[in-house]
Amino acid sequence: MEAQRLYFKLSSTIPTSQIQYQRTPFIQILHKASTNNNITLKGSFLKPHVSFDPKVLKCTNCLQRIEREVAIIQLRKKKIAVFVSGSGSNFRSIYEATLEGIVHGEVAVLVTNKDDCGGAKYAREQDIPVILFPKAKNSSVGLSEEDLVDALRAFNIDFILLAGYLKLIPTELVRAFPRSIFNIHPSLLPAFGGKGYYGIKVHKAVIDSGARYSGPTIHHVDEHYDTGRILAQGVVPVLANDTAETLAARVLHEEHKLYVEVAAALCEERIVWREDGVPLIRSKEDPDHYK
Ligand SMILES: Nc1nc2c(c(=O)[nH]1)N[C@@H](CN(C=O)c1ccc(C(=O)N[C@@H](CCC(=O)O)C(=O)O)cc1)CN2
Ligand SMILES: NCC(=O)N[C@@H]1O[C@H](COP(=O)([O-])[O-])[C@@H](O)[C@H]1O
Repeated sequence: MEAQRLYFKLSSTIPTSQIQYQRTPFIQILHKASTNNNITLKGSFLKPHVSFDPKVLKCTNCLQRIEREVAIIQLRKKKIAVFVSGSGSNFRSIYEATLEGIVHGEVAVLVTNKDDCGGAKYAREQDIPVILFPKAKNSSVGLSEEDLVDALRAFNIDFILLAGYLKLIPTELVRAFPRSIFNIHPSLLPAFGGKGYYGIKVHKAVIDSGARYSGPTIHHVDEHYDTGRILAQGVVPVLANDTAETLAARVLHEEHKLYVEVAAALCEERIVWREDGVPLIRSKEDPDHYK
C-alpha cells in the first residue's frame, strides 16, 4: 500500500508519555523540542505506522488544526527584508519568531541608513546581510534606489517590514513591491503621524495632547509618511503620571507582539485586501473571521 505521507506539527499540549508510535525507519523527526515532559514534534510519518491513544487526542478540532499546520508547513517560507535606523528591538522580535517557527519566514536581509545602529550590529552577529540605504551624505557607500530594488529582487524578497526606519521609502521601491511593504508606527494613526513624528517625539505629543489611550499601528506603506491603509493596531492606556519614556516602553512592548502577529499572517498568506483597499488579517483559528 502506497502509504500517504502525513506531514504535521503537533503543539506541545500532548505529554510525551502519551504519544505512542511505532518506531519505523520511515519516521523522520524534522524538529523536536522537549520541555517539561511535553514535546513539540515536526515530523513526517507514514500514516499506517502512527497510532495515537484516542484518549489523548481530545481536541475537538484536532484534525482541522493539523490540516492548517500542514498547509503552513507546505507553504514556501517567505523572505523578509527588515528596515531599521535604531536599536532594532522590533527586528529582533521578528527574527527570533522566525527561528521559533512562529513566523513561517526568514529575515533574508537588513536595510539601514545607519551602519552602526544597534539593529545593524545585531544583524551582523546573526550573519544576516546588511545593506546601507540611502547613501550617507557626501559618501559613496550605500545603494542607489535602483540598486536597492535590484538587490531586494536578488534576495527574492516577499515582504519589506519597516521597524524604526526614519527615511522616506522612495516611490520606486513602493511601486516595485506593491502591497508588500508595511511599517510600524508608535501611535494610533492617523493621530500623531506624518513628517516629524518619530521616536520619542510621538509619545511626547500624545502626552501633551491629554490622550487617554495610545498604541502601535501597523500600516501599508505608500508614497507618503504614515498615510497607508491600516492593517493592525494595539491599544495601551496613557497614565496620568506617564512620561514620554514610560509610555514609549509600554507601546514598544505591544509593538513586539503586534508585529510578530502581522509577520506570521503575512507569511501564512492570511492578509486579505478589502475592495476599498483596506488590508485585513484572516484569523488562523477561524478562517471565516477577519480583523
Ligand atoms: N514612503 C514611506 N516611507 C516611510 C514611511 C511611510 O509610511 N511611507 N514610514 C516611515 C516611518 N515613520 C513613521 O512611522 C516616519 C519616519 C521618519 C519621519 C521623519 O519625519 N523623518 C525625518 C528625518 C529623520 C532623520 O533622518 O533622523 C524627515 O523626513 O525629516 C516620519 C515618519 C519610514 N518611511
Ligand atoms: N515613525 C516611525 C517610528 O517612530 N518608529 C518607532 O521607532 C521605534 C523603533 O524601535 P526599535 O528600533 O527598537 O524597533 C519603534 O517604537 C517604532 O514604532
